[in-house]
Amino acid sequence: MNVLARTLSVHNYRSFKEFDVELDPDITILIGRNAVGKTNLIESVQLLTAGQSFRRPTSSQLVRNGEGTCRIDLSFTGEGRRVEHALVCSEGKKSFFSNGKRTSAAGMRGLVPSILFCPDHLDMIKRAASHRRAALDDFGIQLNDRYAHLVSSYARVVEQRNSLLKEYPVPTDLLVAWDEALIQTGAALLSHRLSLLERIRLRMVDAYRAIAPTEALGLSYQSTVGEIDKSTSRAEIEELFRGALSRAAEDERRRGITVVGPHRDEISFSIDGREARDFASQGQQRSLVLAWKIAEAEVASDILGRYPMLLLDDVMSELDARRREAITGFVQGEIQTIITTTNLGYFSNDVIDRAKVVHIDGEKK
Ligand SMILES: Nc1ncnc2c1ncn2[C@@H]1O[C@H](COP(=O)(O)OP(=O)(O)OP(=O)(O)O)[C@@H](O)[C@H]1O
Repeated sequence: MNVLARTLSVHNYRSFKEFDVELDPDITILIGRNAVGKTNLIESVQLLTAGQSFRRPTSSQLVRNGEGTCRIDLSFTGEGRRVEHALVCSEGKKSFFSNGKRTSAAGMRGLVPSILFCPDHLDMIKRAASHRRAALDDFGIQLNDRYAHLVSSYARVVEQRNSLLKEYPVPTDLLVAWDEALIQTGAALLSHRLSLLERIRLRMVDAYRAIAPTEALGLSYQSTVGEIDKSTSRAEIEELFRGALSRAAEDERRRGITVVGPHRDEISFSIDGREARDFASQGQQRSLVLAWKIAEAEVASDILGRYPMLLLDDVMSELDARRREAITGFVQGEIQTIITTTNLGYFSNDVIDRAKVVHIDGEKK
């Protein structure tokens, strides 16, 4: 049985003084005019499921203008228990709670992961590689504590190393010590990325075929450390990393930054063997992102044994009828979904009948 989110309440949070909603086990549609706060609500659910939000807000950005403290509560039931997650923002700090006990952002993860799909993601294929890396890492962080730990440790090592590379003269002895930290943490992160990406690839191929049956999807990881794939061992990755780092030494000193490692890698998509970043039409790019999101939901379910929540923020207006059907067809059944929209016209009667429709300006159906 799935664990389901049941009630969401916010107090002095972003645009809201007070707002409470009971979430449907199946589909909740939040409808309202522009700027009424729909995305704010999606963000609040993301904060209490993933421990972070796509907007990467500071504590004070979450507090309603003119107020001192905000609070968000999200309750869950399932597997014979009830769990309450909360976030309190006050005096510039975010404090997370699980069943009343103080915890960290990581304490929000692992219960019900959430997969967000918003208009910003639609051009993920064409944007800078950092967006594709973030898509993979943000997902990995929710599934595995070790992955989360590696992402933050690796970022710290790169930051530290970059500040040494900016010194003049570069303190070589210190840099050597950080080289080893970079290689060890980076190789471990690469192993995690490759195995997660392979799981996504396998699911994404099927999801893409369901949307575009005549096109063949490819997905690959291109690393700045060298040619690696899911079968490359950790020791081999470390060796390649060491070699790439030593070849890059001069370039790094000249530019004052770390130029090889997972923070510079590329995740690339192809359709019928052609690089999607250069050749895919806008419709094909959207199908790729849709297939990626569906694959994330499947992989989360493969790993955790239950489906995540799907948060669809204003994407229906961006997709054509065929792609809208692909996504609503996918959520049939076991995936608890929250959808925001300004217009119910994007939904079939079948979906509206199944869903709980909540008008953000107060009225509920
Ligand atoms: N800390 C805050 N205090 C007060 N208002 C805030 C705060 N943070 C955001 N807002 C307001 O919330 C509103 C935006 O809300 P949101 O992005 O959720 O709208 P939306 O309903 O998703 O709109 P759209 O349909 O246009 O995407 C803006 O008017 C913004 O000024």
